[in-house]
Amino acid sequence: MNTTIEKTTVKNAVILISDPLSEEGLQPLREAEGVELKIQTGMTPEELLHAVKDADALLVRSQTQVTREVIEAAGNLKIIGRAGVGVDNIDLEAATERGIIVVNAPDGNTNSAAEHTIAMMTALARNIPQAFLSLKEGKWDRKKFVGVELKEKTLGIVGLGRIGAEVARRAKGQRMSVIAYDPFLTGERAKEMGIAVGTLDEVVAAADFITVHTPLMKETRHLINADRFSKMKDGVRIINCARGGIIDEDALYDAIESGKVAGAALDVFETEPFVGHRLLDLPQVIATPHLGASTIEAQESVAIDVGRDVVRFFGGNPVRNPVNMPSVSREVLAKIGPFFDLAEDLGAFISHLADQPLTEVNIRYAGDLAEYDVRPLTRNALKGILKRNLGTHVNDVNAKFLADSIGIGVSEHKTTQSKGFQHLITVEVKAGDEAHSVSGTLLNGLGERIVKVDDYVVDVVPAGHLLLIKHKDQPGAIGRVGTLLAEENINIATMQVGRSAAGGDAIMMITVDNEVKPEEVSRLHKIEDIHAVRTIDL
Ligand SMILES: NC(=O)c1ccc[n+]([C@@H]2O[C@H](COP(=O)([O-])OP(=O)(O)OC[C@H]3O[C@@H](n4cnc5c(N)ncnc54)[C@H](O)[C@@H]3O)[C@@H](O)[C@H]2O)c1
Ligand SMILES: O=C(O)CC[C@@H](O)C(=O)O
Repeated sequence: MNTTIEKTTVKNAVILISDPLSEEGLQPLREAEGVELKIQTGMTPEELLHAVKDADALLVRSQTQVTREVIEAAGNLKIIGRAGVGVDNIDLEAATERGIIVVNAPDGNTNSAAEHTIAMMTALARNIPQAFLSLKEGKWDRKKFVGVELKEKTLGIVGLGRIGAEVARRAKGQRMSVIAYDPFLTGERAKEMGIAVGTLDEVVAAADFITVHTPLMKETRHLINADRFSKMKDGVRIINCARGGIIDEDALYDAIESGKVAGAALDVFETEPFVGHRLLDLPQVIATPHLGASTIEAQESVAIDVGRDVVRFFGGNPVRNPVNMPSVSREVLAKIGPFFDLAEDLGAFISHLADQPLTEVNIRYAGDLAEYDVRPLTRNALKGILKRNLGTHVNDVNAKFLADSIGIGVSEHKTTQSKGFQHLITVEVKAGDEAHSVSGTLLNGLGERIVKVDDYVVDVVPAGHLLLIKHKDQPGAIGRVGTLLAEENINIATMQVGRSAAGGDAIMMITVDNEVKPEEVSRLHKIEDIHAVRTIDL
């Protein structure tokens, strides 16, 4: 496996690894400069609370429970890496609130989990573990372990994502017919895969074998419960290599005891480690201790994937597999990446224009940008807007959460009509009875320019110390402002005047060499015909 990536400079990041990760997978982290790896596996919750205190990154598999308490104890934590798919062991809400990005490795273990599912289904159909145990006990019992074939049986798949789809492919190779339920599956995709689809009740009623492959969330907890078991065929067999909790274990126990369910193959459990549970006493149950992703290949792959994302993150580069912020493809990132700073600068700029608390933010994307998923740009614009009032802890992970929590409605609009610009971003805000807008573009795809502020057409670089002065559009105002700035020893670097489309008023956008103090702003206010003065420091 190729583990080569560009060397990245990470500034003294402490990376705590609290579950066993593949040594090869840690290579990207070992190769990165400025990283201190702390490998402390098998910690008690109390030990973890202590160990995480100075960690900048925390890397886990499924064992470590990254609770709100852990997140709150980790004052420096910036990124949590999950070497695997399921993030149900991480309090995503707490991480998002604190602006901690969570990344996972969504496809590194797909194949292993699918192979394990097929292995478990086959072992279940043919009683392989039970027969082996009996043989080890010195018995040669062939009658007791007569099984069933997979061929021509119906496999019901609940959750046709990465692993579900791989399982479907393999099951078809076993000449099973496959029926799936997934609320997010399009009919087109199912058709492409040659899979029948149905409602959950239809799928459980049609299947001889049922395998679940959804994430564990509140919507999927006990998705397979007593009511669902009652709708299944007699003698159905159940496989769970996804997450404990998707199947109600008590209901499964009763369904096996009653003879409704002929057997179950379980890799995952409501509480892990799963030892001494009554389900394990049932001869119809076979089980493995959460081994779905436990192959050399999968472990190498997931550790490399999260390791690389952590290196990318500390190198200031976009991560590939974010869980708690929008994830866009590399191709889209290449298109929208150059606009990240512009979006944030437009947000920061407009945050200076409103006096009252913001109630609404609308971000409009025009021209080429309208073709792409621009959610990361919206986050950046929000970050720019919120930073001024909420401080530096605002980042693109928590910007949307913070906006929601203080009651700011956020919307995103796209149009390919861009009024002569190849691409244009407009940030509009509403604050009480005030409404403001600012539009910006990248000239030749390079330099940032603000091209419109409210109703005024301008051409300003959004950087440094800016003075925005609204005044009556008549001779004298510009001269008076220039004179006052000279008296205050404030050097003007650039000056732009824009007229309101409606006429009557104009705007001066002045870039100055140093910050303009409040007393200087009040002097500017007093000048005749000046309506408004804003200082904007970007
Ligand atoms: N046993 C293991 O070691 C192991 C290894 C890898 C993954 N997993 C688990 O397997 C599961 C699937 O992983 P994946 O990589 O295929 O994820 P995925 O995100 O690719 O697929 C999950 C699918 O579930 C569907 N889904 C969501 N809610 C649903 C619902 N209410 N009903 C039906 N379908 C629903 C989604 O639309 C999606 O298609 C996860 O729970 C993951 O944690 C376990
Ligand atoms: O860490 C593991 O081995 C399990 C991972 C697996 O459950 C997952 O969700 O990716």
